[in-house]
Amino acid sequence: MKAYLLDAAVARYVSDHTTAPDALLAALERETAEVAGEDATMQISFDQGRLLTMITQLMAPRVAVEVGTFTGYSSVCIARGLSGGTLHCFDVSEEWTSVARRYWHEAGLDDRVTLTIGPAADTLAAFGEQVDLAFLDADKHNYPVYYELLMDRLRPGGLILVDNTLRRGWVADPAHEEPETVRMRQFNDLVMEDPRVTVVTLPVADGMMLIRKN
Ligand SMILES: C[S@@+](CC[C@H](N)C(=O)[O-])C[C@H]1O[C@@H](n2cnc3c(N)ncnc32)[C@H](O)[C@@H]1O
Repeated sequence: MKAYLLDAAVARYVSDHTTAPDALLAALERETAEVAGEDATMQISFDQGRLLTMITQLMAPRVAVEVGTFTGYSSVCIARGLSGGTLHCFDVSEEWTSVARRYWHEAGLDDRVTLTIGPAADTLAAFGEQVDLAFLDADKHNYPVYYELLMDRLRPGGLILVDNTLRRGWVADPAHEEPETVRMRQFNDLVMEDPRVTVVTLPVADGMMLIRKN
């Protein structure tokens, strides 16, 4: 389990007390490790997946959006939590999302998921529907752009979930000045200063920010 912010014993305990992935998600995790090598770390962790399903069940969105689909783990978790709505996925990679498409099909989710290929700044800008729930997990330097595009489309009471906001905890350590960490710190501060939202930062996996539009 990806638990950068917990010591090993606590991470094991959390893992042991979170419902394990089913066979389909376990197979997707294995296949991603085989085809993506080091890039497989881009996949969300299974506890985060369980959380995404649960939040989706609680929110019951009509329109959910995912920016950054990769091989499909998070999209399967979100789509499985839907009760009648649609998940709209955005990614630039035909290659990675071809794996996702296969798993959507195997999971019986074809009728609940759409995929648009292209830079998300463009495809999101062209997206005309009001959004109830969004999961943001793509190129981090564009998070401020995606955030504004999503806020324009989010209904009051809607939720944006943002992954990797703690960057292994480095955002909290001023000694970490690498550009990616500085940019994430700036993004986190930008959200915190936005009077339109209420924010919770969870130390799950690599850090996930829950942003509710007031
Ligand atoms: C961290 S991975 C997403 C992991 C995925 N949520 C999961 O659980 O498996 C990031 C994804 O963002 C996509 N991406 C990168 N730049 C993008 C852009 N400009 N527009 C849309 N997607 C982009 C990549 O192709 C990659 O699949």
